[in-house]
Amino acid sequence: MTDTSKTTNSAGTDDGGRHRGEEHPAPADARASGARVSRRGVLGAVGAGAVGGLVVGAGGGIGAYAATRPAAPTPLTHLGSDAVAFHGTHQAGISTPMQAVGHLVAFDLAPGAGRAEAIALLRRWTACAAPMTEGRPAPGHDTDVALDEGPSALTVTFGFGRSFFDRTGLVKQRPVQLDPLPAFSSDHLDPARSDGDLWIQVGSDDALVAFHALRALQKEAGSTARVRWLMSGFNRSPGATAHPMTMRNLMGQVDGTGNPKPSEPRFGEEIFVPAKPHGTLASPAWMAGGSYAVVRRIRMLLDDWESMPVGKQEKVIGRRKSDGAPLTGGTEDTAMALTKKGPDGELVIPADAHARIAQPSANGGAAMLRRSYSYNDGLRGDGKPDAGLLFVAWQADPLKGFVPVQRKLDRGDALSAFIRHEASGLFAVPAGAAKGEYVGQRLMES
Ligand SMILES: C=CC1=C(C)c2cc3[nH]c(cc4nc(cc5[nH]c(cc1n2)c(C)c5CCC(=O)O)C(CCC(=O)O)=C4C)c(C)c3C=C
Ligand SMILES: [Fe+2]
Repeated sequence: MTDTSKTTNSAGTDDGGRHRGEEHPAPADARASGARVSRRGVLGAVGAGAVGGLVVGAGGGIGAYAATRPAAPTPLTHLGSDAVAFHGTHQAGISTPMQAVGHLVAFDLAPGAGRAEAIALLRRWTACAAPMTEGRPAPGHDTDVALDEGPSALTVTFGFGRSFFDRTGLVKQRPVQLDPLPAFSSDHLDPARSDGDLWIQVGSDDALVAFHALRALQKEAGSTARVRWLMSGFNRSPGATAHPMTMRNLMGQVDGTGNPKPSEPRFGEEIFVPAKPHGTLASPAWMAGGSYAVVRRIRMLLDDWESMPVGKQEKVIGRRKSDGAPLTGGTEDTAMALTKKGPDGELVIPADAHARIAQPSANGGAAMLRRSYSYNDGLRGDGKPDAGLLFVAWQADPLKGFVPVQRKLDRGDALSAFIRHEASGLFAVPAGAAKGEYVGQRLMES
């Protein structure tokens, strides 16, 4: 199967639709000539100032900033200029490279709001999100929070929860894939922070851009929908490492190594619903090109984890902490030697190691794209960190992706002793909207 991610919401890029400033740096005069779009329309000049300001100094805040720094570092990125196309075959924010900031927000339709109100809301949300992803203001009364900034890889991804279909009289169009997830023995779920009629994922490499978008979308909900829950997370900023590297989570592990890659032939069919779904449990036609997002708020028991020696931590996962390589040797990309035994006769990668249990070959080929954010919500009443992973897994069918893997992990994953699943959501994320369409139009007008 062809790699659809390349030709979807991208404009011919091979990076999940993202135009990365750092990979194709524009010459200084191109930046200064305003080649990039910004809310002010002068990002080119600002961007050149921001880059040049560190090097040659500039007026105002940039100069003041430069003056406090002993040496002018070479800028590794100009992340403000990264833009991810909103319109396309698939919604942005699925195969898009991880961004530094993420907000996950679920809404419930207000009492009395039905299909007509939902259509109007989806139209407003589409009209609001699309310009912001180009670095332009939200229509209407923009808050100016991101006035000086470029798109900063902003993506806005919309999904429907199971209850949406009841509320809008669309039960016949509801995918069986949205049936409630099975209860797992390790669940400690808070219903108030789970599920929801509608779901939005906002991602950006800049915190102000992400907040600005979140706020604009929330205001567009007006009296039609109310926020049910909101979770905010983060990841490493682009350019923070000398070269692109897999993310680390708050346990310090390299996390994302085993993810399917957009360049792999099966990526498209594993992550996105096929154009012609077949079989009795196939997704409905309106979901073609869409994907299912499983969202789990997973708290990490960091005090317990951090009190363990690194050697023991590594056995819990089955990979080295330093570089993510399997305990059986090699580099991060080396396959795990699952039958290899050590001098003590024990498996080098223990039978209950997380990466062993979760891998597709141990789960009938179950694959998912994990695209999570870390979160830190301060301290709990017991003084322990309220921090962990906003786990987001994308797949063409959660019954063939998340569910079998979580069932298996639930039965004997060494990591389970160090994590708590505290909230859960499952959302049908429709295909991308073409220009002139609103997100979810094929469902709403089916
Ligand atoms: C049901 C799916 C999964 C949940 C829930 C989950 C939670 C979770 N995972 C880590 C850390 C790591 N996971 C790693 C690999 C990995 N995890 C899953 C699935 C779930 N993880 C899969 C499918 C895989 C890939 C397995 C493979 O193909 O090899 C790893 C190893 C590096 C990597 O491949 O990403 C780490 C580390 C945490 C901390 C966590 C909950 C907080
Ligand atoms: Fe995992």
